[in-house]
Amino acid sequence: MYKGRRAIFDEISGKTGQIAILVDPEKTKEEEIIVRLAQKAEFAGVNYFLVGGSTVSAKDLKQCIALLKQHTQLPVILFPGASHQISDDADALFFLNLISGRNPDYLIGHHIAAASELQEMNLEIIPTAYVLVDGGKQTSVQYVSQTTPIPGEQFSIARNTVLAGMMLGLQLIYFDAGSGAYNLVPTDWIYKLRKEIQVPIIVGGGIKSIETIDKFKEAGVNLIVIGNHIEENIDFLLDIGNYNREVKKA
Ligand SMILES: CC(C)=CCC/C(C)=C/CC/C(C)=C/CC/C(C)=C/COP(=O)(O)OP(=O)(O)O
Ligand SMILES: O=P(O)(O)OC[C@@H](O)CO
Ligand SMILES: [Mg+2]
Repeated sequence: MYKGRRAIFDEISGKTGQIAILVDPEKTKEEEIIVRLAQKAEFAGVNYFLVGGSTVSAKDLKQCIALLKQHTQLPVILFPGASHQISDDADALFFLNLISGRNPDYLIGHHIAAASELQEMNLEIIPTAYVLVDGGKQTSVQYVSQTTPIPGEQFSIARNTVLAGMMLGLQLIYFDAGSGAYNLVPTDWIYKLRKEIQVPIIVGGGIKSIETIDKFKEAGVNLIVIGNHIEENIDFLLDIGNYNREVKKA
C-alpha cells in the first residue's frame, strides 16, 4: 500500500548541486556496463540513478532496475515516459505532470492508468512539475508527448507555468531541455525563480561540462541530471568525482 514516504524528496530538497545519472534501459542492458556505472558513480559521489525513457518497454525497465539494485547502494528513482514504466524494485518515482504541454494523456491519463498498481507498491511518489524547455532541437519527449516546449526567451510563461504547478500541489520542478539538447535551460530562469519559490528544482538536457554543473548549483538547482554525456563518455564520472571532492573541501 502506498505509504506517502518523503525520504528521497527530503534528500533532494536538502541541498543544491546534487547529481543524478539518467540510465536509459533501452541502451543499457548489459550487466557489465551497469556494474561499471555503479562503481564509478559511487566513487564519484553521484547522488541518485534515474531510470526511464520516452519509448522504454516494461520488460527492459524492470531488468535494468533489478540489475542496478544488485550493484549499487544509491537510490534509484523512476523517471517514467509512460504508465507501464514502474517497478517496485526502485526507491521512488517522479510522478511527472507535463504541465508545459496540453496533452491530457500526459497531464492525467498515464497517472490514472498507473494508479492502481502504484497503490500496491512501496515506492515514494513525488508529484513533479515536468516542464519542457526548447533545447534547440526536436526531442523524443516532444515527439512522443506531442507537446511544444517553452521557448528559452519566454521567462514569464515558464514562471506562470511553475507557479500554477505549485498551486496545484506539485512538489518539485523538473526543467528539461531534452535529451541531447543544444541549448541548456537558461540559468537566469533559476536565479529569478529562486527569489520567490523554495521548492526543489531539477535541471537536465544537454549537460556536458563541470562548468555547467557548477553554474546550475550556484543558481540554486538541487539536482542536475546527466544522461547522454555519461553514455558517451563514462570517464566524465572521474571529473564529477574531482569536482565533488573540491566542493566538499571548500
Ligand atoms: C504517471 C506515470 C507512471 C508516468 C507519467 C508519464 C508522463 C507524464 C511522462 C512525461 C513525458 C515523457 C515522455 C517523459 C519521458 C522523460 C524521459 C525519461 C526522458 C529521457 O530521455 P529519452 O526520451 O529517453 O531520450 P533519448 O532516448 O533520445 O536519449
Ligand atoms: O541525456 P541528456 O542530454 O543529459 O538529458 C537528460 C535528461 O534531462 C533528458 O530527459
Ligand atoms: Mg533515452
